[in-house]
Amino acid sequence: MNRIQNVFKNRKDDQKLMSLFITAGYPDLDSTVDLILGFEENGADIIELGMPFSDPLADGPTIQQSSDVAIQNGNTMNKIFEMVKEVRKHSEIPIVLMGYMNPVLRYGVDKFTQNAEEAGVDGLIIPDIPLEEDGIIKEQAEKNNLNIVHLVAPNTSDVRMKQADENSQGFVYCVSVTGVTGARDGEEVSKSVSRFIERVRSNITLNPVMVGFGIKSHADALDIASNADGFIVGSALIDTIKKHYPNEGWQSELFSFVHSLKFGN
Ligand SMILES: O=P(O)(O)OC[C@@H](O)[C@@H](O)c1c[nH]c2ccccc12
Repeated sequence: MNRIQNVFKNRKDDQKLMSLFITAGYPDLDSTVDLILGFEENGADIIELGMPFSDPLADGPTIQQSSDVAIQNGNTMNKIFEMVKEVRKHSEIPIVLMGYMNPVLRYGVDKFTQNAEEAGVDGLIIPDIPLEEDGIIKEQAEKNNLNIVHLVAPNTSDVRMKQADENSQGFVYCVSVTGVTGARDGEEVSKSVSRFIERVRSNITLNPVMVGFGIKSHADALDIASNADGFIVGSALIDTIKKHYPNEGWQSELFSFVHSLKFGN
């Protein structure tokens, strides 16, 4: 059992797990490790660490821009592995690398999966691998104890939801709305999402279910994830960093936002 499975096993029924997305190397290379540790201290249960890429087709403007900044900062795959190693000196929080297949292919699938496991990565989310093609990395991921998390969205058919469940380990990522990442009006998301999650629950029975896209407050999280095992937040964190960085105290502003996302205050 790896760290992701462990965290779901230890979840209490009334508790929603919180997974936080941050782009590695944003807003600067030196902050990423501190941000991950501070997120954990303030209630994060899982970290999604974004591998910046020049052509992030599923991402909205906020995360795209953070990706551009991280690339300008000189971030590389090897630096990301170093960051994870550094986190592992202090923490056992599950870390899922999130990114696109192209940089992984360029790095080499064997080398990537080996180095990821060696650094202390627990899973992978690669939104541009279709279910049918996850063979491109599945075997190597398994060999290196990396969970593969597939995504489902409101336009995913029942049959494909079942396939995504069978092909995933750790959890299944439910994209609450069709479209790109980004903070949206909470009410807009929640209207359509409860029926979607009902359908998810009847098709996805092997894995826990995490829901993301458009969550920017504790109230949004409770509402959108009411029938899920937990929720995922990305853009709202990046927006908070953008607002305060590099002013003095930008990290504590961010951490108190993280605390409020989880606990409501
Ligand atoms: O940003 P949001 O709306 O809070 O949603 C999380 C999302 O950004 C994060 O999980 C993510 C970043 N890049 C992605 C690409 C595809 C799916 C999901 C993601």
